[in-house]
Amino acid sequence: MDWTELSIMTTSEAVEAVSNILMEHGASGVSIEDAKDFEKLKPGRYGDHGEIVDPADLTHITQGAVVSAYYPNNQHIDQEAEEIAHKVRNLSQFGLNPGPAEVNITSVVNQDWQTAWEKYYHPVSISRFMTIVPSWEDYQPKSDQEKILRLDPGMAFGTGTHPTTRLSLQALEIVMQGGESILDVGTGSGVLSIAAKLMGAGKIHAFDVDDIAVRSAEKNIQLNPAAKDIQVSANDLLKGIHEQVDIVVANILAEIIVPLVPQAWQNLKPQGYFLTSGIIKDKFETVRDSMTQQGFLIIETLRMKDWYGIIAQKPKDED
Ligand SMILES: C[S@@+](CC[C@H](N)C(=O)[O-])C[C@H]1O[C@@H](n2cnc3c(N)ncnc32)[C@H](O)[C@@H]1O
Repeated sequence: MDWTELSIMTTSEAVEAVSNILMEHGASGVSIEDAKDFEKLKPGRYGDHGEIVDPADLTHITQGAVVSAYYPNNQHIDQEAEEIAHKVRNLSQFGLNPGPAEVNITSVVNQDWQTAWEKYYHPVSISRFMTIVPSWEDYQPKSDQEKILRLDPGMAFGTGTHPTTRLSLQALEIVMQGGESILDVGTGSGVLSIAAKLMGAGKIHAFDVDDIAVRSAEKNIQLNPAAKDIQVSANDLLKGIHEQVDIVVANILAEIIVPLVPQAWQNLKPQGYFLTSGIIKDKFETVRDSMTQQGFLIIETLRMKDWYGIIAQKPKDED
């Protein structure tokens, strides 16, 4: 289906009122770019769904705000543009500064969204033995040993290229020998679970709090026949999960790893490994200390750019 994008240049204070106007005109949702939000962004921060945001990678507006909505072409929203602009200008009567209240209309071909994304995502070799290949790409392994992980991350986090994912994959390669049972917390696209399966893992249960991620992981598991017995569930960390496993792996931001530490302890067998990543430099000590206070042994610390990963182990005897 083809769409019309209608965007309005306004001010931060009028964003909500402008969004309401667009909803009144039939938008089912709006997207907001507010220069004020970008001022607050710090490198390495996580967004609402755990995605990592690097302001340097984002093109963004430097003043005011833009509110946009998509309308199906057959709604002919262009015929309502002047009425919408008028309502936005009228916000001044309610004490809100509407800003320039300029309305822009652009045609969006649905197909473009997919191809725009595909343009930047190509096969990536993530270790000596594993290559992540976008689901739409033809690719021939270069040797018998090369394992292929097929992925369509869609809107979920985890193309395999981010340092935090790479650190988790390295940690798995370091500790795994084959046959391990694994809990993957914050699975995103499912990349770590599928990779672990290709490395010879046994039973894997993956969790994510975000339904989009759960659906994306399920879809990616279908793309990799060797991984088809991975179980995926929507869950907040390991709340209510009482499986005893050999490995708990979690690439989530530090603030979320800390409450996960006692849960991982409960779910790990003696000598089981707790592999964490997604820890920005400033938070490394907090996470490490919470692990040692719980009783974990720190086996190895991994680092890539400003990101840290920790390989921790539950000792043989708990006392
Ligand atoms: C940085 S991504 C990691 C994705 C993938 N595992 C990887 O390594 O590329 C973090 C994921 O954790 C999920 N997440 C955040 N908070 C969570 C929670 N409380 N419980 C479960 N998953 C959570 C997010 O939805 C997101 O998919």
